[in-house]
Amino acid sequence: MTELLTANQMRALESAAIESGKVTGLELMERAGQGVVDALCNNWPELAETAHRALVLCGPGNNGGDGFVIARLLADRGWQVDVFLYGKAEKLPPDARANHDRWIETGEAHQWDVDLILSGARPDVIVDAVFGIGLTRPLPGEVARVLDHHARESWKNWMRIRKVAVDCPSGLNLDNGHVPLEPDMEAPASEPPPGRSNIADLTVTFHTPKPGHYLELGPLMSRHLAVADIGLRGDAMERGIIGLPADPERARLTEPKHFGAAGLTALEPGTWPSSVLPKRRGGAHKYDFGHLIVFAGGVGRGGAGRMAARAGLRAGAGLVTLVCPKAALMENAMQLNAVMLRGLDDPNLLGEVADDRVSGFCLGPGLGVGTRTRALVQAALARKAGERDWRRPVVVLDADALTSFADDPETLFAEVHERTILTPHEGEFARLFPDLAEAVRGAKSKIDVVREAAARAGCVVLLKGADTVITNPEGAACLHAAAYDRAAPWLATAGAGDVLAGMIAGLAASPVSADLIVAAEAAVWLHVECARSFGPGLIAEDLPEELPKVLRALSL
Ligand SMILES: NC(=O)C1=CN([C@@H]2O[C@H](COP(=O)(O)OP(=O)(O)OC[C@H]3O[C@@H](n4cnc5c(N)ncnc54)[C@H](OP(=O)(O)O)[C@@H]3O)[C@@H](O)[C@H]2O)[C@@H](O)CC1
Ligand SMILES: [K+]
Repeated sequence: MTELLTANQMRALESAAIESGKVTGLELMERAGQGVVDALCNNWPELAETAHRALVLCGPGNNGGDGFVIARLLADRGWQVDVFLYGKAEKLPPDARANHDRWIETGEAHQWDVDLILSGARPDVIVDAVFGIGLTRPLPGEVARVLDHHARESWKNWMRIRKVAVDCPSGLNLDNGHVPLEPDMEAPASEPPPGRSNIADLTVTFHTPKPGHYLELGPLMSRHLAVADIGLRGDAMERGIIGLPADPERARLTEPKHFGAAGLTALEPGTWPSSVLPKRRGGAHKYDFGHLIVFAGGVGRGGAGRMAARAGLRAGAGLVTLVCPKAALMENAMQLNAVMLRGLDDPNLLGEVADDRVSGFCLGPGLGVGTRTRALVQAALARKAGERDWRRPVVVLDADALTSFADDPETLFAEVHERTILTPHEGEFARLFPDLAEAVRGAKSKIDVVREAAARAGCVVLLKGADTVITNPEGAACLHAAAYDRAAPWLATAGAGDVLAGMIAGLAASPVSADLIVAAEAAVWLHVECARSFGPGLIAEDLPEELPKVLRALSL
């Protein structure tokens, strides 16, 4: 697990380190520049071997300061380096100014001029050091024109020019993954608006990744992400972030890797996610792992519920029962074996199919939108802890279970309890939280918005997508990104969300399951891992079948 720091949190960390006297701003800038050059050489060893030509584009703040360090270090390696500054040298902040002055002792820093830059000598590497965490408004047009990936076409062999972004591709907001645009700047859908086409080949950030590297446009624009250690890591960073409830002030990235004092390490078997998955020990009983009830739709609409049920069973629930309208019993009986089956027409009679040992409910996939679904949701939410159990059954609400409350989300929020998980996709989220969905489209961070949603609903909210955000009412937030080396494009397939709901419910229904947010996090990670393990050609039914292989690889 890795903590993600916002721009303010990063600045606070930097200031604290400088104030403590352990390091100066200049030293941090030197390490940052060195980190970029090291990452560049690691990523493209052929560039490390001989001298090449670099175009270093510096901005008016400390990101530009990093650029001057990089220019100097490359020149020291024998490279030819052309430097352009967007802004005035005398207005640079002190550390950036110092590195500018050091650079012009031996080189030149030209004033920004689009035509001059694009008609200059062809670079092998473009260094984008224009804006980093200090971006406060949309990218100026004259910067966008140079950074747009089409700008490279002005040189021969432009496909072989590599662009390295310092901290982020300039224009990307690292708190939220958006690229702010001028209000009148929306371009036709066929051509990306300025700033959004500043696509890097490699992005090197410092100390720890930022939310914007993983949210929204971040992965698309950053392409490959490297994290340079600039010596800010201390013991505090490593405390309490593996498998424990997240810090309400910060978000964490859900991944089985860890940025700690020793740098990036892969977690060993026995640590996350194995550490948060229910253990199967000899002598255990199926009820030790919970009894999950998944509700399915009527005749001809049972597929989504069946997939969720199978996913719940594979994920670890000891027993899973599919409950469907009686008319659909025959259809489901023909398709199910390990999953048990019961018929229920009247939601008020839930007690007839669910005894005290039921530890989880999953409602939504294929259930249909309407009063019956509402009644089923309300009946499941009303269940109390059984006599033998100390906590009430977990309730996972997905798809139609959420949309059934689109006209009246407050009724749903009044009835959910702390053992409820809402798992909307963006459309369903917008139906329950229209104002918050609007805020995500604006400038707010998806993490903050989903935090607000969890506080409003009073339960865990998981907004799914390539960037999935999971929050609880206490403010804990986790971000899981199917991006970079964990991209899983095959997951964009019908029914994948139904399977995810089942996996979450299957893990959370275990009487010994971890904190809900932790169980949800593990389920989302496993879901993507199954897709990656299966690969192209994946359909939703394949996901639960891939789980044993993925779990085996975790040495469970
Ligand atoms: N923190 C750390 O630990 C470390 C940080 N380091 C490095 O510092 C970087 C952060 O530096 P930073 O704070 O100076 O911000 P930066 O991104 O250079 O931009 C600020 C300048 O841009 C301007 N400006 C903004 N938007 C604009 C726009 N659209 N159009 C025009 N102007 C715009 C803004 O002007 P203003 O908004 O004030 O008018 C201000 O002048 C960070 O990303 C990393 O690379 C490393 O050295 C090591 C340790
Ligand atoms: K940059």
